[in-house]
Amino acid sequence: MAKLFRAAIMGPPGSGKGTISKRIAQSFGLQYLSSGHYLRESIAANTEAGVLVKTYVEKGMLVPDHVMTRLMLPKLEQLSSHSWLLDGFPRTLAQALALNNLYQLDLVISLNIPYETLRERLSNRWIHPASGRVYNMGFNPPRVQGKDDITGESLIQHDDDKPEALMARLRHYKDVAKPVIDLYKSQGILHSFSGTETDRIWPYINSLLSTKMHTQPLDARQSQTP
Ligand SMILES: Nc1nc2c(ncn2[C@@H]2O[C@H](COP(=O)(O)OP(=O)(O)O)[C@@H](O)[C@H]2O)c(=O)[nH]1
Ligand SMILES: Nc1ncnc2c1ncn2[C@@H]1O[C@H](COP(=O)(O)OP(=O)(O)O)[C@@H](O)[C@H]1O
Repeated sequence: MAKLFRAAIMGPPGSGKGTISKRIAQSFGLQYLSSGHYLRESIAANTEAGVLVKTYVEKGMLVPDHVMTRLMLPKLEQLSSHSWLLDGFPRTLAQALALNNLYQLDLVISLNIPYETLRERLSNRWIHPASGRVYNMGFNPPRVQGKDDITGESLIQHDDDKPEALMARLRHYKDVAKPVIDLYKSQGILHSFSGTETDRIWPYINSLLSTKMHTQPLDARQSQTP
């Protein structure tokens, strides 16, 4: 039976969740599911769920828990034979408890990045809306300024990445994330990383995952399959 591994990554906006998740997915073959990306995709496709969540996402408000779990849990069910990594979900305690009823996570990564670093990064973050590809004018610039590397389409900036909105988002993130972080700490699966550079944090995460993914006892692996 294939070894299944379930992980989540948490951290404030701009902390590098997407950047690190991409590296994890590439290095360890986990399926990557980003709630923000999934929501934006649903909005763009004008699905029933997309219409429902649009008003919240546009205002930078959290989508209600029951809507979020109704969207994400079936998506995870489709991936039930895969190892996966969640980014942006669970975001609240209610979401974490709903997830916990179905899956026991093996590992949660929490990123602690100083405010000034977040501000700097987000003011330089540019996005290709259709694919969710993320660029940074200093760290990983596109080959042609303002254009997506693959499609050549124009890049945009999220309104809520602008400095005025950032402080409020960060404060809100901390209030909502604290009980989730406490829950995972109490389960002994939380691993926190602090720093200002993704490239310096990455080797620690890489080595943690190498260890954890190869030392899971078989019984534990089987009990995670719903
Ligand atoms: N300068 C710099 N930018 C980074 C670093 N790591 C990530 N970024 C950029 O910072 C922005 C936020 O990263 P992202 O992965 O989107 O963060 P998320 O909001 O937590 O998913 C993006 O534009 C990244 O390209 C880093 O170590 N240094
Ligand atoms: N787990 C979640 N619960 C509620 N709303 C969510 C969740 N994940 C994403 N969203 C919504 O999608 C938007 C974009 O999410 P995301 O891409 O993770 O950006 P950020 O980390 O910058 O908030 C959020 O502002 C929120 O409206």
